[in-house]
Amino acid sequence: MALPGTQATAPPAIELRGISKAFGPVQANRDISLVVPAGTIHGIVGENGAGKSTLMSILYGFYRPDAGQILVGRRDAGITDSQSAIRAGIGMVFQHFKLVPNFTVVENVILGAEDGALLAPSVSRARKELRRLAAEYQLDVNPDAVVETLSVGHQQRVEILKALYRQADILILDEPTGVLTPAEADHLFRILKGLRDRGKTVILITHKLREIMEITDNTSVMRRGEMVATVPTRETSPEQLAELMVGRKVLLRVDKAQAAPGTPILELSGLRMVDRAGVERLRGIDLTVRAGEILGIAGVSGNGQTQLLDILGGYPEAGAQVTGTARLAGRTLPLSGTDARARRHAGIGNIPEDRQAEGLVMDFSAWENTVLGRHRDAGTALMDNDAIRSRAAAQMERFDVRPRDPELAAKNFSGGNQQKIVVAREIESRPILLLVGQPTRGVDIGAIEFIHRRLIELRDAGAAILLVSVELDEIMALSDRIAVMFDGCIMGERLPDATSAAELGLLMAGASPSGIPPEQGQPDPDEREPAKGVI
Ligand SMILES: Nc1ncnc2c1ncn2[C@@H]1O[C@H](COP(=O)(O)OP(=O)(O)OP(=O)(O)O)[C@@H](O)[C@H]1O
Repeated sequence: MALPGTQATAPPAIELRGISKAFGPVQANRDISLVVPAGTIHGIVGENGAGKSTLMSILYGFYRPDAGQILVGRRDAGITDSQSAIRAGIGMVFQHFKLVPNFTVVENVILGAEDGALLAPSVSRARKELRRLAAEYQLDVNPDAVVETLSVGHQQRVEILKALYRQADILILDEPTGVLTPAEADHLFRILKGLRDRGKTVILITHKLREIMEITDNTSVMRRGEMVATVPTRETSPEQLAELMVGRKVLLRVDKAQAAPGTPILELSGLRMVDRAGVERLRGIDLTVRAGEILGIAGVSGNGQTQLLDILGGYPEAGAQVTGTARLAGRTLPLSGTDARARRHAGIGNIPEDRQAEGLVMDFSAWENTVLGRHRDAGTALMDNDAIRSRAAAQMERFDVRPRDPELAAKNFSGGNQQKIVVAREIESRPILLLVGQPTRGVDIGAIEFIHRRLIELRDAGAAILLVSVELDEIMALSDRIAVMFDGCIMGERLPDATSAAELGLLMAGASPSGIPPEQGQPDPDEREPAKGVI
């Protein structure tokens, strides 16, 4: 008997024929054809800017294609907007949820659904239906919980419930695990398999090839706006998919020489931070980063890493009390300061965790963003806009930013290319200490390889690098030493060659090296900030 999702005879749930879409000069989708068999999980991979989100937005009626046809269940679906896509049985879970935070789960589910007009009688009906769906698909969420009190993983379940409530047979998920803890991601995968086993069709966009291999039946690869291959997942490998995506072989591990650490560049001692609500977020951090080494901080997001980076970057949370001492290249670094510019002057580069909020001004052009934070620094030479433009063009060339258009606003680049703009600016400022937060979040495999190489080069040129990442693979691959952070404390330090993912995972979960949980205990996962990745 064929396994679920692999029946050659399964009728198509979706068929795209000759879809094309341009944004001005950018051909985001070119003559794309795709068949997704019903009852399968179909992965879509491709480099940043390959056109995945555009294609899915067309399928969901968000954009009208310039050419092409969408068939749902062999019939022209007549998709002209999201309402018609929903009527055709298509549901979409976006990266940024579209829920009303102060409404309850059931209110969110009813909102916009066709029977929403008769709110009073439909609430109890909807509640009942939600309970049924929750039981059938392991989507347990309290229908009467207010959405803003739910963890990110639960909010995502509400989005899935919303689609199922509207009788979606085809569910599109755009990078759904980027915001989840590892446990939440596992749960999501169980939900998706459950959906498939009951005949639903799932389309999953992800940059994580591990997820593709684990959960999909077939995988389609996009490159530069075109569909280059669709393969049964069991007949392919991460290496082959990476090569199809990028058009060349990609190193899935980082090649680096032994570090040659020099003098201490950053020395932190007894760093504590109490936020304005009185919660102690950092509980006495001691660490040293030397010239020519990468210290990786592993940990589930929300355990103080963001606060650590913000304090060192010179923008601690408003109202926070910071104590402890820090030295930068032997000189005292005031910890309570809020002057990011002074930090840059002192030689601290910063690739922030949230590139859109902190790394870029989204409405500014790429060239303006290449001097962000440094525009007042370098006297007249840098104030010459033509010089900045041509420097920016060269930098975009070196860092393979696509499209290579310095005039394009940051918001019109894909996520990975936005990240390359930030990485280029910070690395080329030649910092003595580089703070790096989640450098490859939402970034494709070719760009990950590229960013990792540039970080290693900067290390080899003598910079000290403090790397925070929730991606354990990334921490293991890049770090010369690994410190594990949990609940505002460093739980221990390890050498990458002398530890394992299992040991680090235990430390990340709060087990002390002796295996006994620390005195302060584990924070309630739902009270933490959303964890941002999968290890
Ligand atoms: N609204 C828009 N205006 C102008 N250009 C756009 C717009 N939306 C997308 N693009 C461009 O279209 C191309 C395809 O973008 P798309 O977001 O579909 O890629 P993607 O494969 O989903 O990328 P990522 O993996 O980074 O999310 C990119 O070059 C992008 O810059």
